[in-house]
Amino acid sequence: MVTEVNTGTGVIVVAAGRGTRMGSKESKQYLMLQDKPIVIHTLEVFDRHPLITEIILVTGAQDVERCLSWIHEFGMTKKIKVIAGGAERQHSVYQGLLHMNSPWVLVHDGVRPFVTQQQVTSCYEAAVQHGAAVLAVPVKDTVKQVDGQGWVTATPDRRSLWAIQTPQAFRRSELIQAHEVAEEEGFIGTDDSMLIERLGVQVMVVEGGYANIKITTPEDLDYAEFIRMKKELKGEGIK
Ligand SMILES: Nc1ccn([C@@H]2O[C@H](COP(=O)(O)OP(=O)(O)OP(=O)(O)O)[C@@H](O)[C@H]2O)c(=O)n1
Ligand SMILES: C[C@](O)(CO)[C@H](O)COP(=O)(O)O
Repeated sequence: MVTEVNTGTGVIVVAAGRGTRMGSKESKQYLMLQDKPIVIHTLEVFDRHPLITEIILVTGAQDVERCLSWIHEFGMTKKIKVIAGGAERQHSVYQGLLHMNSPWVLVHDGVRPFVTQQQVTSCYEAAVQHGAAVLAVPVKDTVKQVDGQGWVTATPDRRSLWAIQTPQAFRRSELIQAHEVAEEEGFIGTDDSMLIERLGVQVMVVEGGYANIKITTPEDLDYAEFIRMKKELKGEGIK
């Protein structure tokens, strides 16, 4: 339940990566899934979401124009700002923050097109209630810690392990501070929660879904097609 008066919620969709692990000529966020580039499917979730009042898409500088033209072509209803990102994901998020006005901000990977409207709502509501929230799923495998020579050094209790997803939701002012402290200290994190945690802010985990995959390597593309087909069969379209 939302306990704080809200005057707007923005989302930063980061899509300025090179997709090294995908290894495709085209950056993975622009590969076609069904009839649209992956990043357009992702944007549509937020474009249709009633809580989202501000959308900032962060792309490579060379991709701003084609993204604007897709946004027009696919008939997005909200005004979406498209800006250029930075060398690391973290830098791209920070660029987005500099263009954001809303007091609450969600950060989402452009290559997670299967996030649902309900997951976005749950993450946002948990952030407003608890201060910061991330979507995640319980880890299904047994996870081992392994040293540089390949020896197992520990087996953490799986019950405390969650695989972190996006969106992640924060107070904008706090996230800006977290990014600026990280930058000053030369710290690069793989998600925004890590930066917020370093400020001592507690982050609530909200159960996401196993289908909210990040399209990272080629086999994820096959799985993405499969998820899309299953959703279509269930009459859910891509969402
Ligand atoms: N400098 C960067 C790096 C990443 N991202 C975005 O962050 C999201 C998650 O990152 P990841 O899957 O690691 O994407 P890439 O960095 O593109 O992939 P890789 O690490 O394989 O190069 C992606 O939507 C990606 O476009 C970004 O906006 N700016
Ligand atoms: C933010 C993220 O998607 C959460 O799982 C992830 O940390 C991105 O990290 P990657 O190392 O760029 O895949």
